[in-house]
Parts: sequence; C-alpha cells; structure tokens
Amino acid sequence: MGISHTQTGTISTDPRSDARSVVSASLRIAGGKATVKEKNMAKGTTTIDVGADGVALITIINPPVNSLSFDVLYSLKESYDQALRRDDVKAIVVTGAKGKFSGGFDISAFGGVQTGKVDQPKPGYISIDVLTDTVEAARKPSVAAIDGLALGGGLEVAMACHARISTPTAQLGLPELQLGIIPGFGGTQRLPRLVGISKALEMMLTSKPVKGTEAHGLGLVDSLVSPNELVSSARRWALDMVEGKRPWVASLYKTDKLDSFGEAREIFKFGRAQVRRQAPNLQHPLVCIDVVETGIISGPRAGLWKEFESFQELVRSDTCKSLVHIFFAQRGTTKVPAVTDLGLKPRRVNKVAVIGGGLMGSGIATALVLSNYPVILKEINEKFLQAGLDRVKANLQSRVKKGKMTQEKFEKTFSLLKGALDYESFRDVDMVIEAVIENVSLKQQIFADLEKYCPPHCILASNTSTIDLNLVGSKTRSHDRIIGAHFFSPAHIMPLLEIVRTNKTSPQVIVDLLDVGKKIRKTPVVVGNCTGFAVNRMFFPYTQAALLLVEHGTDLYLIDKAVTKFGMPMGPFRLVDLVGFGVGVATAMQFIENFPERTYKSMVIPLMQEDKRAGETTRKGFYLYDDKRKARPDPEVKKYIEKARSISGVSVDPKLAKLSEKDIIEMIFLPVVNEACRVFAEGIAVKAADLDISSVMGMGFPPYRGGIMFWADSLGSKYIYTRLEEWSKTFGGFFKPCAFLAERAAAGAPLSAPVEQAKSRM
Ligand SMILES: C[C@H](O)CC(=O)SCCNC(=O)CCNC(=O)[C@H](O)C(C)(C)COP(=O)(O)OP(=O)(O)OC[C@H]1O[C@@H](n2cnc3c(N)ncnc32)[C@H](O)[C@@H]1OP(=O)(O)O
Repeated sequence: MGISHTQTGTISTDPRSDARSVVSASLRIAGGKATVKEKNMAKGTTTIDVGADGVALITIINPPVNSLSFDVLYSLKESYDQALRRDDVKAIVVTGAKGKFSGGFDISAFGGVQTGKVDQPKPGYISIDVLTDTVEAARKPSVAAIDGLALGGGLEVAMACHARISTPTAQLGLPELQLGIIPGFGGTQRLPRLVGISKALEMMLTSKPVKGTEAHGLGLVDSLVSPNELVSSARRWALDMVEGKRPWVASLYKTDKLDSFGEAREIFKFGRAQVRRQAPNLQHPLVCIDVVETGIISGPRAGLWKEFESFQELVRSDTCKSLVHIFFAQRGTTKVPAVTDLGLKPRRVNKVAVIGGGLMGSGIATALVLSNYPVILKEINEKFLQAGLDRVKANLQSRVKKGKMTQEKFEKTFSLLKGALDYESFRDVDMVIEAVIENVSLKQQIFADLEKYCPPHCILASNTSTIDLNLVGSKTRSHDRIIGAHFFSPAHIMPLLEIVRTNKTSPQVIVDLLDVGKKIRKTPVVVGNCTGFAVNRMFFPYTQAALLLVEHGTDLYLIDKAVTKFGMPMGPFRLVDLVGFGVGVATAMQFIENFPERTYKSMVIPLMQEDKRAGETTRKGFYLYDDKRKARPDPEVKKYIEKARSISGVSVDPKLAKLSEKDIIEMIFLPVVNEACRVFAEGIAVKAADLDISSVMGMGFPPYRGGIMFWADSLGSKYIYTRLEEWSKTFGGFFKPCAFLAERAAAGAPLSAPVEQAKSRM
C-alpha cells in the first residue's frame, strides 16, 4: 500500500501507489463539515457531513445509480478514515444520494479490469482492508440507510455496516451472477450469515433482489421506515448502538443463521445439482457455491480470500465479457441516432386500441393493461370479441393462480379493458396496434379506416411480423405516424419489442413507442422496414439450415440435441413443432418470394402436412407429444425425409451423416450470422449490439455467448467466411457469404464494427 499526501496536505493511504494521476478525491474540512471535492473528472465520490449529534453522514454520489467506481470506493475509504479519526464523530450512517443507496460496482469499469488498463488496488483491498478491517472492525458503529436500491457491491457495503435500515420498497440483492461473476466485496460470506445459506444461495443463483419488507423478514434489514424518516432513524439507531441500547453486529462473524455442517453439505449438494441441470454450460454458479462453502468450512476470512481469487478469474472469463456486453447492449437499444438525440419528449399515451383479439392481440392487450393502460379491444363480431376478452382474462388469471397478482388487482386490471365492434370509441385513442392475420388488403383497409376515425396525433402501429409497412399504409396519407410494433408470442411474456420504422415514420412517433415499450417492460429494438425485419430474417436460415442438414443425412434429433446443448431453449425442429407448420410455411413463402437465391427448398414439412402432421397442436410433428406436451422422437419421420430426398434429388452426404456437434452448430448458426450481417449492412439494424439483443430476446440465443454478432466475432470474420464459402461450393447459394462478410474477412475486421457508409433504409 502506498502512502501519499493529497494536495490539501491530508495524509491518505492510497492502495494504488502511483495511480492517483487519474483522479484525486481530496478532503476539505470546513467548520465541522467536510466535503469531498472532485478533481480531474472523478467518476463519482462520497461526501461526509458531521451533524451536531455526532453522527457522520457519508453519502455515495455517482449518478444515475450511485455505482461504486474505484473513485467512489477510494473516496468512501477516505471519508471513513476521516470519520474514524475525528473526535466529534461518534457513529456513522452510510447512504446514497437521491433515494438510491447503490446499484453496485461500476460495471463500465469491468472492461478496464479485463484489459489491465485500470490500476487495480492491491489484492483484497476493498473487501478486506476497506469493508472488513475499516468499516466492520471500526470502533464506531455504522448503519446503512437504504432507499431505492442496494444491489451487488452496494448491498455488500451495507452488509459490512453494523445495522441496516431500509424503506419497504427498496430492492436489495446480489445480482452479480447475471454478469458472469460472483459477489466480490464479501457478499458470499455475509449474506449466508445474515439470511441463512439456503436463502443466500437462492438470492445469488437467481440474481433476484428482495424488497425491503421481505429483507426485514429475512433478517437482512433491521428496521423498516418511510423514505422521509430514513436518515433520521438511521442516525438514532447508530447513537443507540453507541449507548449499548441496540446490538452492534459484525455480520461476518454471525453464526446463528448458519446450518449445521451436515445440513449445509446437503444444501450445497442440492444447489450444485440444480445448477448442473439448469445451466450446464456455466461455471460461475458452481464457483459461487464453492466460495460460500469455503467460508462455512474454513471460516469467513478464508472465504473472503477465496472470493477475491475467484472473482479475479471470473471477471476475465468469456462468460463475463459476454454478459456485460449484453447488459450494456440492452440499455443501448433505446439510444437511436437521429431519433433519441433530438431532444424530443415522449408524448403521453392515455388510451390504446388493439385490433384483433387472437393470440397476439390478446397478448398485447394483456401487456398493456398490466402496465395500467386503458385498452379497447376491437373484433369483427361478438363471438370473436368475447373470445379475445376471455383470452386476456385467462392471461391475467394465470398470474393470480401463480400468486403474482391478487384477486383485487386482477379485477382492477381487467376493468381497464373494453370491447368494441366498431371504430366509434377510437376517437380519443392515442395509439392503435393492429394485430390481425397477415393479409395485406385487410391491413390496408384497417389503416384507411383508422385514418378516418382516430385523432390526427394517434400513432398507427401494426404488429405484422413480415409485411412491408409501406404497403400496409399505402391507402392512407398518414405515413409519418405508421410504425411497426412487432411483439413476440406470447406477447405479455416475451421481452422483445421490434419497433419497425419506415423512411417516413417521424422520430416523435418512434420516441413515443420507445416510451410505451419501456412502460410495458419490453426491451425495444428499433429496426428498419424489410421482409422479416431483424429477428425473423435471422430465424429463417436457422430452420433452413437444419432442413438442409437433415436432407443430407444428419440425424434430426442429434441436431436438436447439439443446438440445445449450445444453449438455445430448443432445437430448430422442436421449435417448428411449437410454432406450427402452418405458420412456418407461411413465413417461408415470404422468404422464398423475397430472397429466392438463398432459400433452401425442402419438401419435408409439406409432405408431413399432407399426412395431417402440423406440429405440437396435432400432437405430431417432428416429435410425438403426450398429454403433458412431452416430446419424444418419432421413427416414422424418417420416411418423410427419404421421400423429400427423392423429390429434390438430394443424396446422403457421408460427411454430413457423421457431423460433430461443433460442425452442426457452425452449419446451423453461421448462416444465421451471414443473414445478421446482411441486416446490419443494409442498415436494418443500426448497431451490431441491437442484433445481439434481438437474437437473445427474440430467438433465445444464449446471453452468455453475447448474442449472435458478439459470438461471431469470437470465431472471427475470416474463419466464418472460409467455412461458408467452402459449404456454398458443395451445397449452393444458401451458404454463400454475403458481400459484407467477404469485405470484413478480407480486411480481418470484426463483424460488429460500425458500418460507416451503410446504405441506410431508415
Ligand atoms: C464486486 C461486486 O460484487 C460486483 C458488483 O457489484 S457488479 C454490479 C452488481 N449490480 C448490478 O448487477 C445491478 C445492475 N443494474 C441494474 O440491474 C439496473 O440498472 C438497476 C436496477 C440498477 C436500475 O434499473 P433502471 O432503473 O431500469 O435503469 P437502467 O436503465 O438499467 O440503468 C440506468 C443507467 O445506469 C447504468 N447502470 C446501472 N447499474 C450500473 C452499474 N452497476 N454500473 C454502472 N452503470 C450502471 C445503466 O447502464 C444505465 O446507463 P445509461 O442510462 O447510460 O444507459
């Protein structure tokens, strides 16, 4: 540890030795008050304010979520050193500015840690020197005053304090595992000692926070108070500790919540089995269990060291890099150049109309009422309308059954929905989402009617998954307010919303829909107008490649197995069964029409359809289904494949009949990468990261591989190009690498680098 003098002459212990050139948070003491002053663009800080009661209030300040950057952490240590040194300080309260305790360690610093570009403190400095040996071991008590959120490192700071006071609605959790790491500031040791091993493992392995009220019941929080009483209650609590009226607890050494060794062993065994079953490709959940176990067996200090070493290793893993990429990519989807940077404010959407009460329309209506939007559901007759209303009711009731909604809330939510058979009630709606069948002339008629009945500001959205929006709006003069709102089925559950803009859609309308998307808790991705938009364009080669392989001799069940092992929720054949052959064929027709040069025409599905196989709904598709929807392979399918082969004149290729899992994955996913490159090059997606999110949330691509483009870059453009080129020579145009891929490969450039002069369609 280096010792240096700050510019004001205060002695500070600096763990970074010479690393102070980046920032210096120096302490200025003025009349009993001390503030930490930022210099040289410090990334956040803490302030310390000593009151007449002898309580030092340390406030974490780093908007928007008070994340713990290294600057904040060093400043926290300096504030603590000051509070512990000063005679007028008896106790300490730690809190976060503007109603947020802390969102945890600064995730944007991970990149610097991974590349070694950031000077890191000496090993164990934050978790042992600062939180354990300074905060927890202090001779003055600390109380954490928690509002808003205490996540990851934020909760770890709070757990190092001797008590925690929280608001009932604050969110407390250790969500590090969702980033491919484990808690690194003592969380793996303190949480089990505060809430018990089982609950602590559950909280870490699921990454789900608990609310203040639950945290109180668990013993993670000592008292609940309203936000305006928070700091005063925490001060009083801290002084009570000084006077011996309240227990002064060091969480690290608590044992009353710990199970016996025998019981603990069982919990770890159960946890490991669950992780292996649910996340077979991930190592870090198992590492988390190992670290907790070390603390239980060898004591918490040994646990802290093991935590530190494991954290350092995991933070550099591909899984962590991929998940951190997904974290920022997800937040980046709402930053659309020349749209969200124009200073436009979203207009208030008070009332929405949904046209069509089928599966999609009712799902969309459900998502809207769940976020308190009054909705009109329009159908063409009483029977269909009732069926649509019933579907929404069933969606909501299923939440009641699962304990996610009270009966009272159900009634209130359902009352937001009104049925309609004509457009009279559309005169005061702010947004319409059309969700009828994929029929161009029907949609054209609907949009012409909407123009007549809806107010001129009303957003006119279509949920079409493939049809060109210019065509949909061709009988109107409202092109600037026509937009695509492509939901994924089931619409009230799936997280992605593809927002499709034409070259005439106004930025204001896009901003409005982005806002609605956020309010209904979707991740919106703004894409350009084309057949299939981003997600379906990427999905198409996925099933096509699978059919090509099967016709050339690869075992279909082996394909599904390899793809599931890779991390997709299901293989391409199980997916086609789920979606239904009817929908699959209709979508395929759109692609054959628009991209004939790269469509692989297989007869397997049409032949199966002739035999009344249509997928899961008929209990027969590529699999056979029992009453519980459990799928089992069907040897009969072979005969359709053989027939399809003879029709198309394809013969079994001995190499493809014996493909390794690695080759299966590449032959299925490299064509998807190829299509993603086209979508990117055409400007349909503005950023490669948007395709990563689209693939993760729309296709189920494993987030721990970072999304389709991020994963592709881990293989390299040259490698992908060479493989596709080689296959295209044998199997034709379906595999032919696109010009963008060829260019990137020739330049040795990553696929996700921005397209400078992309011919934007937007
Ligand atoms: C050593 C330690 O154990 C390691 C750690 O602590 S790792 C970090 C653990 N913490 C987390 O995983 C929490 C991550 N953050 C979240 O889950 C959510 O952002 C949240 C619940 C805090 C807030 O959600 P919400 O209100 O919807 O806002 P959201 O859009 O997500 O975030 C707001 C901004 O804060 C940023 N942000 C959130 N948490 C951050 C963090 N921990 N570090 C850096 N930036 C963060 C987001 O990137 C976003 O930035 P932008 O406005 O430039 O896009």
